[in-house]
Parts: sequence; C-alpha cells; structure tokens
Amino acid sequence: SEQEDCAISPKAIVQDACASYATLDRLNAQVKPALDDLTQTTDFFSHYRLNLFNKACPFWNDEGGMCANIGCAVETLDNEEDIPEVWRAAELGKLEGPRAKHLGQSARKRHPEKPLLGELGGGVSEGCVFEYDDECDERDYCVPEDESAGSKGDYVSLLRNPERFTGYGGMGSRQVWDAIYRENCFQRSSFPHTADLGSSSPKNLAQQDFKQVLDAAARQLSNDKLEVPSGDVETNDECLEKRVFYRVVSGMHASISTHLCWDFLNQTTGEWHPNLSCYAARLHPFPDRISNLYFNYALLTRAVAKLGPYLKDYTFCTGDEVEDIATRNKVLEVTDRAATVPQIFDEGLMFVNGEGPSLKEDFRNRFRNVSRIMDCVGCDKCRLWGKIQTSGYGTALKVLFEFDNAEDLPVLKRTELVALFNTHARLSSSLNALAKFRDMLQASKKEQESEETKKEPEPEPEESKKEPEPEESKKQPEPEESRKEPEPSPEESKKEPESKESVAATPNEMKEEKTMGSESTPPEKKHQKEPFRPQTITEQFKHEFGLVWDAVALITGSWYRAPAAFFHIFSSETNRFVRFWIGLPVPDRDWSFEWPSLQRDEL
Ligand SMILES: Cc1cc2nc3c(=O)[nH]c(=O)nc-3n(C[C@H](O)[C@H](O)[C@H](O)COP(=O)(O)OP(=O)(O)OC[C@H]3O[C@@H](n4cnc5c(N)ncnc54)[C@H](O)[C@@H]3O)c2cc1C
Repeated sequence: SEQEDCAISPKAIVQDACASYATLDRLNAQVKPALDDLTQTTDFFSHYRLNLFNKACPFWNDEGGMCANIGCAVETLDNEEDIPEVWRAAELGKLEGPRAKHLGQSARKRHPEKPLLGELGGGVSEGCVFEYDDECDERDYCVPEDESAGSKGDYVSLLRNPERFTGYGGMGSRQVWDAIYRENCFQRSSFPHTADLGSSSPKNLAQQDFKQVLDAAARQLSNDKLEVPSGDVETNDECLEKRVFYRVVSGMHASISTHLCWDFLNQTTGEWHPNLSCYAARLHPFPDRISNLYFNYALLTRAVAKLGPYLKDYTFCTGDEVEDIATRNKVLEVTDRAATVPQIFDEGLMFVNGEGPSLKEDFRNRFRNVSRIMDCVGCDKCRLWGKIQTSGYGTALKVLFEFDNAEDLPVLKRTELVALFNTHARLSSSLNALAKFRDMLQASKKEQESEETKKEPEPEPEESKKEPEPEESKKQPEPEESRKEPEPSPEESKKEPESKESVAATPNEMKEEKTMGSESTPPEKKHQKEPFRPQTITEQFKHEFGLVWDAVALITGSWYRAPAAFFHIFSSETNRFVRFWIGLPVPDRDWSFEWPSLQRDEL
C-alpha cells in the first residue's frame, strides 16, 4: 500500500520519499529496457577489462586475513561437503567464460584486426572490446587498472558472470565491508577553513554546502512538488561529507544484497530463485539502505544524462563501423531517456563553497581507497562486480564533479564508460527487483492473513481466546485429565483393563503394576489364605523338614500303590472291552487320574 511504501523513507533525501521513489521508479521503467539492451547486446558494454588476479590486497595480509584464502570465504552452509561441487561457494565465485589477455598497444599494431587474437570467441567484435587508452588521469576517482601490476589485465564477459549469489560471506566479506565503511571518516585537514568541525556554526560552510546538496536533491527528487523541511538534516557530525560518501557506499552494498537475494541459489536443491526471506532480513527492515540505493540511482542517472551530448561523437568500435553505430544508438537511447527528469541531482551545489577543493580531494582519495580495498575481496565474481561498481561510481563522480564543459569529457576511458553504464544497469535492476520483492512480501502477508482467518475456530470463551491451545488440541479436544497425562496405548488397555486409579498413574507405575500382576500370584489365588511364613530358624527348619517329609511320603506311597493301581486299570479295562465285544452293557470307568491332595507349589 501507499502507506507501507512510505515506510522506506526515513532519513532519506526527502521527507516524503514516496513521491521521489515513485518518480525514480517511473523513470526506471522507461530507462531499464534501453539499458538492458545496451549492456546485454553490445560487445563494447558486455566485456570488461580488469586486473583481477595480479593485485595483492594492500590493506592486510592475505594469508592471515582473507582474499584468495578459501578459509576466509566462510560458506553459507555448515558443511559444504554434502552438496555437489558446482553449488559450493568456491565454484560459484569462480569466473566463467572465455578470457582474453590485454597485450598492450604493440600487440594491436601487430594484429590490428584481431588485437585479442580471437580469445573471446569468433562472435565477438574485438574492435569494440579492446581498450586503446590505458593512461591514468589524475582526476580519476578509481584506481587505474594498470597502475601497479605488470599485467595489463584480462577481458571478461559480464554476461557469462552475472552478479548474483555466490556464497561469499563470513569474516572475509565482513572485513572488506568494515574497511570500506571506515573510509567514510573524513579528515579534519580536509577542512582548513573550518576550525570547529563539530559545531553547527553558520560559518561552517562545508556543512552548509552539504546541507544544500541534500535539500536540493530533495527538491529535485520530489519533482519540486513537495515541501521539504529544511531544519531536519543532521549535519553536525565530525565527518562532514560522510553522508554523501556513506550514501554511495551503502547504496552499492544494498544493491549487491538485492542482487544476491534476487538471484539466489538454494544450495541443497540447486535452484536459482528470488529469496523473499533474504530480502525480508537484509533490506526491508532498513529503509535507509533502500533510500541510499535510490540516491545512487539518481546520481548515476544524472551522470549518464550529462554524458549524452558528448557520446554522440564517441568511437566505440574501431574497425567495425556497423557495430560502432549500433552501439552509439543504444547508448544515446539510454542517455536520452535518463535525461527526461531534468536536474535529478544538482552536483553544482557540491564542493563549491569554501571547503570545496580540499573536500573534493579527500573525497577522491577515499574513493580510490575503496577501489583498492576491492582487491581484498576473496571471491572472483564478487571482486569483478565490486570493482566495476566502484569504478562506475568513481566515473559518475568524475563526470559530475570534474567536468564542467564538453571539452573535458574525451578523457574518459573505455573501462570507465563500461563501468558507468553497467553500474547504472545494476541499480536499475535493483530498483526493479525491490519493487517485485515489495509486492511478493505484500502478497505473502495477505496469504498468511487469509490462512489465519480460515483456521480461526468458532468463537470460544474469553479465557481460551487469551491462551490459544496448540493446533492439535484445538482439532481434538480432550478431557482435562487425559491431556495432562498420557494414556496407555489401545493394545495395552485391551490386555490389562485398569482401574480408574491406574489410569491416573504415570506410565511407569502402570507398567510396573502390570508386570507384577501378570508374573506373581495368579488372579484366582489372590483371595486365598496367606501361606505360612516361618519366623525363627527352628520354625523354618521344621517347616522345610515337613515339606521334604511330605514329598518323600507322597513319592514312596505313589510307587507303593502303583503296581496295584496299574493291575486294577488293566483288569477293569479288559472287562469293559470283553463286555463290549460280546454285546453286554459296558460299565463306567471306576478309575481316573487325579493330582495328589498335596499342592505342588507347597513342595
Ligand atoms: C565488494 C563485495 C562484493 C560482493 N559481492 C557479492 C556477490 O556478488 N554475491 C554474493 O553472494 N555475495 C557478495 N558479497 C558478499 C555479501 O555482500 C555479504 O557480505 C555476504 O552475503 C554476507 O552477508 P551478511 O549478512 O554477513 O552481511 P553483509 O552484507 O556482509 O553486511 C555486513 C554488515 O554491514 C551492515 N550493512 C549491510 N548492508 C548495509 C547497507 N546497505 N548499508 C549500510 N550498512 C549495511 C550491516 O550491519 C551488516 O551486518 C560481496 C561482498 C563484498 C565485500
């Protein structure tokens, strides 16, 4: 809802950010198709040259800290050994697709037609990819790729290496982000005209300057339709320009998070899909981060729009005129569309008052440092996109703050242009993904609500409403007593019908009782007289002797009577058989088997 969207606005550029977000979303809907077309279908913008592997992390020891050290790239799963190798962080972070070495100007002279020796594949127009000018300019906000290493870097395909989930995380990435945010603090020496940085004195021109930027951005983003309160921007921080710098870095961080949530890999199923809970955890609760992302979009849009007139004459592809024209047309489509919201960000208000030049210098140095920190990123793909985006923001700042007239512009290098437009495209797809995530979250909330209403039981007494029962007991209400104590299983109940008392007993007690009942006294003997229990040794001796005597008497008596008993049985049965055989009436048996009167257990 409108109200819900407004929740992503606090501390943002504008007081009521809904209007500005909506303006930027509308602009993005226009620009995105052209931007996607440019970055995905032209050889110039879909290949990037950088020195990915030959630069050591200049800020901490690679071995102990991280970087290429796999141990630092803590995996997202506790035990990655259980999943197929292709879904593991180490694999996901690797660069894919063909790579071509930059062999320098001499190689180009030797093979003007194929300066990359066909290494990127037959379908790629090398004249659009090869970089002719690798000189560094002192106005750069980025670190030139050939600055420190002997290697001139590699060309890689950005289409083959999309920015998405890689599993890179843990201490490694945390250390990099921390280092980047630490660059945020500007030095006092950057403000020679202002002794007291902490004060909000009206003499603090840089502070006013900064505030002006924010106010102006507010006005422009809201398309001059909203009244923006002027007194609510907190500017008495020690590091004055930090908000703009922080905004750029935080917006970049938010954009990376958006992409990894949007293009997320479930490492157990191997499916790529938007991960709503990732968005709900990393972005939705942080309106300031989303606001910074929109801020960056405005900044990049302004830079791209400003470049438009200059790019009309830019040569994108040497030796391939058709591709050159097609690329230029696509670029101009983007810059024209980006320019449809005039003065989206007024860079003219930054760095102009008293502190201007020194602040600008500090700003630039910090940005160069962020660029160097990217060499400490321990996952190739993340490093690739980290470097492109740092370079993209650096180029945007260069375009906005260094170039006042069109003659200055030709200094831009191919790498910078590719980085600028690809960073713009990243932000564009982030805005798009965020809008979809917002819708998904809304839909999932609605679904949850409707499920809860469906499940809601018939009106219950006040008391049970206060403390809802677990689902199970709601479905099958049971008597209070049986809910407290588990009942024996149906089989057990069948075997041993228990009294009411035993039902209330604990299962163990019941088991004990059953065991005793079945193995000791049989039920029919329960009511017999208690057997004699001797108290003294003499009594016990007499009792035992009596039992032995009885047993001996029983056995000898039986043996004594046995021959006569067997003779009687034999003659009686013979007589019955003869009478039966000659047809006379047969008398009943006069004998039977009987237990002796003495009980066996008494022996
Ligand atoms: C340069 C770089 C590029 C990366 N690229 C990728 C990639 O392409 N794919 C991938 O899967 N992973 C990438 N990562 C890793 C990813 O950014 C996270 O670091 C990782 O997913 C771990 O996330 P986390 O939850 O620990 O928080 P992190 O994103 O590492 O954040 C660390 C802390 O910074 C703060 N923070 C987070 N977001 C913001 C914000 N927008 N503004 C201000 N503060 C914030 C929070 O306090 C958070 O706890 C990259 C990391 C770096 C440094």
